Amino acid sequence: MTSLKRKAITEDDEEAMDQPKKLPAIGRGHQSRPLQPTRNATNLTTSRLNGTTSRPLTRPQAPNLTTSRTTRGTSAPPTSSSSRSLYSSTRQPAKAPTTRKDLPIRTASGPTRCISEDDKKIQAIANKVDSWQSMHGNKLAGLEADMAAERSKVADLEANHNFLRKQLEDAKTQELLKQRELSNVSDEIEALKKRHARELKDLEFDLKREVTAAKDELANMKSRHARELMDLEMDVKKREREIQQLQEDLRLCRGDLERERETVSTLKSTISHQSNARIALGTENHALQSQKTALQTELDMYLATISSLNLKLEASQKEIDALKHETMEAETARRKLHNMVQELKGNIRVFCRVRPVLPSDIPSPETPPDSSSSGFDLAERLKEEMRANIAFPDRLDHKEIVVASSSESATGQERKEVYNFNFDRVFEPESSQAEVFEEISLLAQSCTDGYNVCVFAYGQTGSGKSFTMEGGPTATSSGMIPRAVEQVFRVAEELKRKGWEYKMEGQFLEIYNETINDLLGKGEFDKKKHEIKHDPKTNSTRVTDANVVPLHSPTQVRSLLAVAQSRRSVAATLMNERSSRSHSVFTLRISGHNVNTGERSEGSLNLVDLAGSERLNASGTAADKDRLKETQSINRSLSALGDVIAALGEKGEKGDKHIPYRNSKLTYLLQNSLSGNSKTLMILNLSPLAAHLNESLTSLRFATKVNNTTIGTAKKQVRTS
Ligand SMILES: Nc1ncnc2c1ncn2[C@@H]1O[C@H](COP(=O)(O)OP(=O)(O)OP(=O)(O)O)[C@@H](O)[C@H]1O
Repeated sequence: MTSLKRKAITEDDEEAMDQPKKLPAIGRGHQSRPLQPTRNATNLTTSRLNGTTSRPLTRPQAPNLTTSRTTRGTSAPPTSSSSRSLYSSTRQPAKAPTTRKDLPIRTASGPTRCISEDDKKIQAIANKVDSWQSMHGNKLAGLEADMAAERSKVADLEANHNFLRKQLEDAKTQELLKQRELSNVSDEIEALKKRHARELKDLEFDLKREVTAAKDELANMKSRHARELMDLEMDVKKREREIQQLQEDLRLCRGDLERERETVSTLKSTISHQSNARIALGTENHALQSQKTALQTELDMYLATISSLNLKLEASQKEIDALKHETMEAETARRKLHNMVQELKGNIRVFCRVRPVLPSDIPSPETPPDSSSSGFDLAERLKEEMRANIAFPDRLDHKEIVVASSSESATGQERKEVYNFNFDRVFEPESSQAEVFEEISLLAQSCTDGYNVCVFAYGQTGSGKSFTMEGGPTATSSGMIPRAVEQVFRVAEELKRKGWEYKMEGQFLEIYNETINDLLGKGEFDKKKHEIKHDPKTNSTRVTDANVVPLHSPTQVRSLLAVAQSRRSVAATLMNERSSRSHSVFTLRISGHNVNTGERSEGSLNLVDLAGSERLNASGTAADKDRLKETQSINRSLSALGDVIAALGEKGEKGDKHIPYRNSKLTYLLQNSLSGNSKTLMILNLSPLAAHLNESLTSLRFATKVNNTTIGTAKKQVRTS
């Protein structure tokens, strides 16, 4: 039986190894099984006792029990419970009195001997039972020992089962890993499949494209061949036509040949005539030959004259070259003398320019003109009426201007006052831009010699400052700035022959309400905060964040001026006629280097269009807060300019005077161009109108003050490297 069980376990184990998932069932089976062997053992025992395998234990058969005693050695001991049941089942026939009824000896009417025999039999049976019981007690002990052995086996099996479970878990983990690997591999296979599908698609696409290209090429070749065929056909047709043409030509040539033959015969007759004529010509030729000899003699005479003239020309050319050289030297000397004269004159000069009365100055008449006078006469009459009493008595040197004013005295009498002013040059209303520039051209060009030059236009609003400085769009009306720039470029070009090379840069700034705006900035309206920086070593001035544009041609300067002008007009629309309320400063910096002598020069030309100089009450703007601020700022900066000029004049006398450049942005910006080392020109612009006479007088007085100031001697910024 043990071997059977073992075999069952071994089979189960093997099954468990093959099918790990079924193992828990084995465990459960184990717990329930311990009872089975007992029953089996009992059954086996019983079956062995009975000699059959199907008979149940509940049917006791006493005779078989005796037999079983002889075969007991091979039976497994029953468990205590089963042995009890077996015991009770085997004892049943002995105990049950009902069974005794069935016996024949139990007849109620039987003799007493019979009873004692029965008792004996019963006693014998009881003895048998006792002996059977003692025999089964041994069996029970054997069975218990078997049970203990079975339990230890069960424990072994459990340990085995645990070990197997662990193995199962490991196997599961392995399986999971394998599954994961499997899924990775299947992913890879999937990706590979996809890639292959893509590659296949690409290949198909390429193939299709190549097929299409090949088809296209085939179609192209076909069409090309068709074209070539057509061309060939046309060529053949053309050749045929040409052959026809040639045949026609041949036919015509034959006709021509016929005609030529006729001509030849005609010519032959002509030749005979010509030979006669040739003889006559030979005679004529002879006469001409003698004529030619005479002409040759004449030609030789002329050639001799020409060579002597050439010699004279060469001598003249040399003379011209020498004269040119002399002229150049004279020009250099003249420039030097000019600068010396300028230096001797002092470096502040004042010009005065009166603008003409403009049609826009004349108010439209309230009453229509009477028919007797023409429109032109009326305009002229009105102009005369409006014109202030300004005279220019110095017809020779043009240095004087006389202004007469008439006012009513307290007594009602007319009081006439005449004011005389003298300046370096006075320009009448008819003076052209060219005339004004002629006077300042040398000053402007001296910046190429390394001077700092500053030209101001001063005057009330509408007096012609912008017209003088910037001018109009035409060549005749262009102002001082474009003319000065052109002049500087021209001079720089001329000085190239002397080994000078110049680099020029331009900057255009506006000062409005003591704020600097870059008119060449990038945006439409400059919002940057600019600062003025001076370099005392080089006497140069720099404005932070202001655009300094390299200048290459006067045309470029003109377009820059246009840009600046448009930016000023943007500002003007934003700020209510701001252009006349701000100072504009155009600066041309020029640095030169003489490649022959190694000399270097640094000069600058500042052309300043000042803000309108009218006084606060005269402009009638006191009520407007912004305009009041503007006017105060303008007045402050203009009086700061006057103070600086006055201080420079005093410095000339005392030597150590403080110059208040920092009192305004304008004077601080122009510090290096106003100091004693530079050349300054103020152009005083005047309105010709009687209505502006008082403003004009104020301007004339200011300009006289400036004119009377003598400031040091201008100095060149030249160094030798
Ligand atoms: N010499 C002149 N010949 C002809 N027209 C002139 C002359 N001077 C000025 N004008 C004209 O007079 C008008 C006013 O001149 P301009 O604008 O130059 O004055 P301004 O003093 O610069 O004024 P603002 O301070 O407002 O800029 C302009 O129409 C200008 O063309």
